[in-house]
Amino acid sequence: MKQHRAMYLDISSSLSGVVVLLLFCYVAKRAFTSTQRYSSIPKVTPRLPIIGNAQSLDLGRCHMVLAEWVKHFGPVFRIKIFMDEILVLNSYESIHDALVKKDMAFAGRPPRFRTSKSDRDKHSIVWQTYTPKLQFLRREIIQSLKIYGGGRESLEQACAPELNKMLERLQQEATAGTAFDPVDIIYDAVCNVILRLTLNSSFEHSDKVFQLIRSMNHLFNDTFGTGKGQNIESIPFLCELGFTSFSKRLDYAMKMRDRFWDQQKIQLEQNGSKESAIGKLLSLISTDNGEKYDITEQTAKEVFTNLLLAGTDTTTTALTCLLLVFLHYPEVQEKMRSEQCHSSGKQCSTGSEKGHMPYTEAVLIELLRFISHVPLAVPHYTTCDTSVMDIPVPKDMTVYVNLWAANHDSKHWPDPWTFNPSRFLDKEGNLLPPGHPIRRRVIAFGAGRRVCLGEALAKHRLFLFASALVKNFRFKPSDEDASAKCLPPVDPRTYEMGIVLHPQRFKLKVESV
Ligand code: HEM
Repeated sequence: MKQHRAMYLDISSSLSGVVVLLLFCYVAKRAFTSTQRYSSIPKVTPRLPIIGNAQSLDLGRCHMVLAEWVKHFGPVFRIKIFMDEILVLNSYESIHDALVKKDMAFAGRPPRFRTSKSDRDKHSIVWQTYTPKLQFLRREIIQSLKIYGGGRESLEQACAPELNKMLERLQQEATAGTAFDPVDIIYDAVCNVILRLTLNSSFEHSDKVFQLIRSMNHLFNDTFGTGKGQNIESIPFLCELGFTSFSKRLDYAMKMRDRFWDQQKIQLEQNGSKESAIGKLLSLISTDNGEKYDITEQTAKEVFTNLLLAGTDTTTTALTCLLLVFLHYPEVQEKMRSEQCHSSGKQCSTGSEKGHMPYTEAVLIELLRFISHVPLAVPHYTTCDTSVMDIPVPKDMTVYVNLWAANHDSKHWPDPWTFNPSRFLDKEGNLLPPGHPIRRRVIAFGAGRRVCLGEALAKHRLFLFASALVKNFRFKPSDEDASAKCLPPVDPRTYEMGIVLHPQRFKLKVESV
């Protein structure tokens, strides 16, 4: 018996020895291959064993830490987070070289735990890598949102009732005369525009549906955003084992989205609406193209989620930041108002008047540069062996595109942390033409094959909303903030990260003009 036990112990200790040896060989081989594959790309040091640079990256402000590292490692470098080697592009030149000149090579999306779990990477636009299906979906959505060409009028029609509802609610606040938080008022109006474009439906602002959408938005921010939610990409097995509450939140976010989708689908079927972007997508399911590109209800649901979240949070945050800018720089809102009223009186401005409002346009361009509220874009992935700024880059490498660093690079932007619309005006006060190097260097929407699909829509809607706000109201700090001189900061370095970067909530007062 004793002999058996000894033999058993002997075998098991030899086996553990072999396992440890194999593990060591695997890690050593990976480290060696990785050193070879990525050796030409400068790396951020020091790196700790196993976790690499993870300990120095505060994920809530990752874009800022990466921008700081440019001083030591140059604009193109690689970082390691656990097993992942990630290429980081931090300058306009490197981003343009990769996303525009080598567009196909940098058009992929990395495989991710969070998006593969629910097949989001097979059906959505945002998370799918560069496939024929993705290209088809992008074309279809751009076409049916009519964002290019003759799309201005249809967007103005979709915005008009929502602008009126928003102005009514602001008027109530003006009459009440008390300080209030403007985010929900803006959110509901912006969200309704997206619901009109995607589902051909809209809701009263008092409808409980907005609470559901906001909570869903909040959960997706928390779980799919590029902020702290990223942790899980480095240690997905913990989530898989259900050790973290993150796993539960992820499941809950998806369930909430499914519940919302089921309600909207019934509505869509009842309206029989093929006018809307998502109605059109659903009608493709049983067509040749639908079969060729595997368009299913899941596809429609994912694309709807993309448009709803990408199209609401981004613009709401931009408009909220604009109000904060107005509180900090009252002269900006006065100048904008005088230009707006001079051009089209009290009526809502239209896109055709844009050309006569250089100052308003300059404010909105500066806003997008200054806040850079999608600071790391969406991670890209190399689809073949390629290079950036003559540095060889291997296939299948995750790429972070640091738009934040490029938009605040002091080499191109004097006083990058000062809000200064005059950067985009010539001496006579005319807007610099779109091809001018200064305007081209603002990259708030990414570039190339994966450029924001809603860029044109977003810019035009921002103009319509900003014009309506400033024409009808004057925005002022709350009495408490004014007397204590403690306005929430406008500096985007103080903002918090989710799907987009957003300022702390704040209150303000409005008066009719
Ligand atoms: C101020 C407003 C907005 C900003 C700053 C913004 C910015 C961005 C950025 C930086 C990306 C990532 C690009 C990349 O991966 O390189 C993106 C992607 C995307 N955006 Fe926007 N966006 C805005 C509004 C919108 C709107 C209104 C919509 C839709 C109605 C939209 C839909 C999308 C979609 C679908 C993608 C994914 C594209 C793809 O992966 O191929 N965005 N956006």
